[in-house]
Amino acid sequence: MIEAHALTKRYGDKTAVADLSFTVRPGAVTGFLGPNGAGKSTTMRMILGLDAPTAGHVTVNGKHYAAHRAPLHEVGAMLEARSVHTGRSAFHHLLSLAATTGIPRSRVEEVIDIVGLREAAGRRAGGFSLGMGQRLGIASALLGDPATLVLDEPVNGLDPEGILWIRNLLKRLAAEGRTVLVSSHLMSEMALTAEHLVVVGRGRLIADTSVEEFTRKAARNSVHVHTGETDRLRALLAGPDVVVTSQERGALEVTGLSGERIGRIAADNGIALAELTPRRASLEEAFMELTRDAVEYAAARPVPVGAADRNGTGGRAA
Ligand SMILES: Nc1ncnc2c1ncn2[C@@H]1O[C@H](COP(=O)(O)OP(=O)(O)OP(=O)(O)O)[C@@H](O)[C@H]1O
Repeated sequence: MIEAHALTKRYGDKTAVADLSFTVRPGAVTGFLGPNGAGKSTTMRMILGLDAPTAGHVTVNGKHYAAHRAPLHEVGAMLEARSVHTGRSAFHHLLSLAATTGIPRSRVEEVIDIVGLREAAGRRAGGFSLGMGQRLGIASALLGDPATLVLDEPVNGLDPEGILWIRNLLKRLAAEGRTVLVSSHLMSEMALTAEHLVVVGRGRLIADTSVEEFTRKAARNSVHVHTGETDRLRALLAGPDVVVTSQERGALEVTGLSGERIGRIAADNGIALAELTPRRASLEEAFMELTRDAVEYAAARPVPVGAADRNGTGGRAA
């Protein structure tokens, strides 16, 4: 269990994490989500005692990371900057890590099999691809057979097979009763991997909820309607929670009413419909909407790509 209490981190006058409180429970994968610069890595470093909070505190299984007698057995971690610049083989890299903490060679063999690096174990780890490096990072995190795992963007650089593999591995580790905190900026990936979500933006908590709840609340659904009588239908659909917009001639985008209800209203009033299509906002769209104000480096306005704005006219002819 990871418990953050009013965690705050400031670098000079930059607040990276602000008054952040959340609990990560065992037995489920918890996705730690937020746009770039939201404070995810900073929070993870504080969980692992690599950065000291300016205020507040965070515990792992009731104690600060550094207060654990054998931290590697308590918490396994993989942070984003994890390149292994080593001429050693993956096997010897893991063996030397194990040796410093009294972990037996048999456990090294075990983790190599868990992460599927058996064939590459004898190769120089410094020459690994990003995906293999991720597997090696996860192997290191698992060495101490820890009850808690903290992984920063573990799917970065993985191919679809690798992504599926890590998704299943994380679920299995959680099903074994471990606490698993995984950061990502990809909502769609977390929706498939995590059961619980902690969402941050500009260092602040935006949501601490189950994936199911987040999906239900955040995904706004609309219905696309095609008809020759848009004006009449629009008037008939009007209601306090109904929003009707029109982007193209003969088409309406309706939120607040089901397709079935719209079809019934149209039929009752003799309006022929050429199309009635329910549209579900993707989780990615919902997540972006939720964190829109929290994106650190959002473009203020669209900038034409490749169209050099030499005369200050925003790319348009003067
Ligand atoms: N050592 C530091 N000194 C100054 N500012 C920092 C430092 N570390 C992080 N920051 C700032 O704190 C904010 C949060 O950064 P952090 O890396 O924790 O975000 P993140 O959510 O992990 O982002 P990303 O997804 O891009 O890794 C950013 O504005 C970042 O520039």
